Amino acid sequence: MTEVTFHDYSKLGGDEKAALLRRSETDISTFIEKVAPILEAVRTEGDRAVARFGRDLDKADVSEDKIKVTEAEFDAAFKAVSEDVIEAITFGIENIRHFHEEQKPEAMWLKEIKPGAFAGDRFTPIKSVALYVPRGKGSFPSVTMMTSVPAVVAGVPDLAIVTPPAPDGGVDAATLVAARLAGVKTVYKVGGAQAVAAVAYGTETIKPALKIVGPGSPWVVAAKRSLAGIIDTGLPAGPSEAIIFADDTLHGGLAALDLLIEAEHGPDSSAYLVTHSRRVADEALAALPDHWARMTEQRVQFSSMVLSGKCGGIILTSSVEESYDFINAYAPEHLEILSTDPFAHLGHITEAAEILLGPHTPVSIANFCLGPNAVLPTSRWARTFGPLSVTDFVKRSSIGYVTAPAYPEFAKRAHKLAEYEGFSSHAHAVSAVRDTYLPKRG
Ligand SMILES: NC(=O)c1ccc[n+]([C@@H]2O[C@H](COP(=O)([O-])OP(=O)(O)OC[C@H]3O[C@@H](n4cnc5c(N)ncnc54)[C@H](O)[C@@H]3O)[C@@H](O)[C@H]2O)c1
Ligand SMILES: N[C@H](CO)Cc1c[nH]c[nH+]1
Ligand SMILES: [Zn+2]
Repeated sequence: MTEVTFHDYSKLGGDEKAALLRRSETDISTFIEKVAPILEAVRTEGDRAVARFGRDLDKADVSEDKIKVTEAEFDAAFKAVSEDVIEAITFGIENIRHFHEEQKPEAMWLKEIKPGAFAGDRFTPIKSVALYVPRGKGSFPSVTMMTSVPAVVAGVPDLAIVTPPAPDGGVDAATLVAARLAGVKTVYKVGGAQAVAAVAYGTETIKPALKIVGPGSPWVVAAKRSLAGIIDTGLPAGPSEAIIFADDTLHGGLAALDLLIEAEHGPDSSAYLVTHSRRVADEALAALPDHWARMTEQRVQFSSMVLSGKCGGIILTSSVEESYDFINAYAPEHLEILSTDPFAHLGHITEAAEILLGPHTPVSIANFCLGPNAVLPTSRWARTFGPLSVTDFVKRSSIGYVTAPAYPEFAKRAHKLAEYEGFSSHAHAVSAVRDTYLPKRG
């Protein structure tokens, strides 16, 4: 019988309240230490280290000549996956593509800042990006869809997926199906810290990339943090987490059902039901055993560890305002607003990476196929980062264009500021010296 952690929020002291904001990844210093030799081995030994870590850490039958997925493996994946799953992947990709096409910025905009002087932005795809698709405590064709589709919409020319191999040396079949349907042709069988190192440094087989995106376990998070000076590591997406916020308008059993969604990812996940309704909290507690009875043994084990531990459970607040305050301080990756009037609450919550409204929008639907991206910042990073998007796959260049008639007005001011800052060359470049070189007007 699992003892679910229960907090009567208004009775907690400051330190206890602060402790509720912690995630398993808040302190990953031990992982940082442990990944260091893995990163160094990949840097110096390349494919040899990749294959060795595949054997040692993934218990996978990988050799140096089998790191890249072949066309035959892609073809076999389509035969191994059922029609229904392929249909669900196709449905998801279509919605995710529609959503992300809306996000795609105009290739360029220019505005006339002053008469005859123009400024704007131009967006071009990043030349190479690696997509991390986890595998271990689950397989993730959905993460393949969520990372591949925006990258393809953005037009990244050189895309590669890195994902841990299974003991048979192969890649999860649905991941390969999703990759091909989304338009990604290159998949490497490498996961964990060694995958991040492989795309940061490059190996004989694996091309180096400018950026890596995608969620992962603390091994992946630690490797990304360690190599952030060598490769762009994008938004920080670690172990999954959710807050289910409920007012007093729905049954607590529904809140319990959805609380278990992200709690079942692994013992390192975080999941809270936050409510000011004692009735909802009691109904949720009472419903959990029934919900657990319908789950697989491994998922019961993971979710009960989360809900009875330091990063999960039920938080009973004394008012709806206190619930809002806690949620904004926590800045969850996923937030569900369980209410018959979710829009009444929406304006009060500013710190959450994904906000799902009402009883028909459970996290599962958004995880797999609604359209918005389910690769999201964890561990309070929702305070500064948003979900993975098309803009993560492009970079922005500013464009400026001053015409001859507009030039004198700008040169005068630039000259003044250059003198003040003490930059003589900057000043000369906009002085009368320049005029002697400029094409004569008229
Ligand atoms: N934030 C998001 O958007 C999002 C989305 C999906 C999943 N997730 C999270 O991603 C994570 C996926 O984790 P996972 O474990 O299933 O897959 P993973 O691919 O992230 O990690 C597995 C890899 O970790 C490495 N590893 C395992 N034990 C190790 C050890 N002792 N030493 C060194 N390396 C070791 C291995 O290389 C293995 O391939 C979960 O925490 C899940 O909650 C997050
Ligand atoms: N919950 C994950 C994002 O935090 C996404 C996912 C994929 N599969 C299951 N869940
Ligand atoms: Zn999930």
